[in-house]
Amino acid sequence: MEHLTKRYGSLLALDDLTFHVAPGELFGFVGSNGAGKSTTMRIILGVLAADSGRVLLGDEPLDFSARRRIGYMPEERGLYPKMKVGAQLQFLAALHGMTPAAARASARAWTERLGIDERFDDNVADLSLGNQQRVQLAAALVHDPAVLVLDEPFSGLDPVAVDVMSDVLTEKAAQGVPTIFSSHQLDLVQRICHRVGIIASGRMRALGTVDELRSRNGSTLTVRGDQSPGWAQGLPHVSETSYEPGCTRLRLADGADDQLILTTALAQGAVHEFARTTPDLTELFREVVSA
Ligand SMILES: Nc1ncnc2c1ncn2[C@@H]1O[C@H](COP(=O)(O)OP(=O)(O)OP(=O)(O)O)[C@@H](O)[C@H]1O
Repeated sequence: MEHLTKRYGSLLALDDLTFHVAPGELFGFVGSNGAGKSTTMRIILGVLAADSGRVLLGDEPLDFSARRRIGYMPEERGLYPKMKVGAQLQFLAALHGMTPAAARASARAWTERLGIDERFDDNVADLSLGNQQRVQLAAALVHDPAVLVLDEPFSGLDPVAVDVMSDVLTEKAAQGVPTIFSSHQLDLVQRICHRVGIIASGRMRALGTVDELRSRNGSTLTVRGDQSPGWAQGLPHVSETSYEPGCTRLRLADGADDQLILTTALAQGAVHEFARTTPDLTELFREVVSA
């Protein structure tokens, strides 16, 4: 995706958005409600046109036939409620050019993999919402896509279904399929994604591996002990973020010397706990979005 811009009337929904997802990569796309994630995904699919910018697959602009090779899970789930699960999947596979036999085999294989094979002959509308979502994932996968684009695939799933979905996405990415999904479940994104993009008001505010993003704002050091207020003042690359009797929290930038901090703390009183943590994706998200 390069320099995507999209306006809805006077609203600038995407503002010069650029990012790449490599083969083999699981990319987590996160942002507040209305940030522009679904708009971006619809543009990738070609169901919505960008005002400017382009979507490339490898070095080639995505044309109609390349777009047929994308597996897509739309935010507004798009299944036929009165059609049977298996028939629906076979129909979608056939639409993508599979022979009837290959379509049937693929529909069977994916319903088994996703734990819904017993519902093969049931109407989609008779399944629970979580199981409908599994069918929706099967619909995105049934034609053996070269790229996966999934809009909030984890929303509304129970923990077992979350695990199944995570495993499938991890597996597809490992097979070389560039996989992008949006989610508000940041702990999950942090756990399974190789790279993450944080979008706010249509702009990409942070982009990188989870470790890169987590380390870019330094780390936090919690010191529990008998120090007086301001004890860490003047230590290089250290800023005090909070003090209360018995507990100080410090923000450490690159180059901060933890041993110097410890000896300084000990010179003031006992130290009962000395713990360094890097911000998790949720904290980082809050900082990036509120900046
Ligand atoms: N068809 C439309 N017409 C007008 N405005 C739209 C349309 N679709 C989206 N928008 C607006 O564009 C902005 C981006 O919406 P989008 O659905 O891409 O956000 P999102 O990041 O997917 O949000 P969410 O997490 O809530 O799904 C929002 O302000 C939304 O109201």
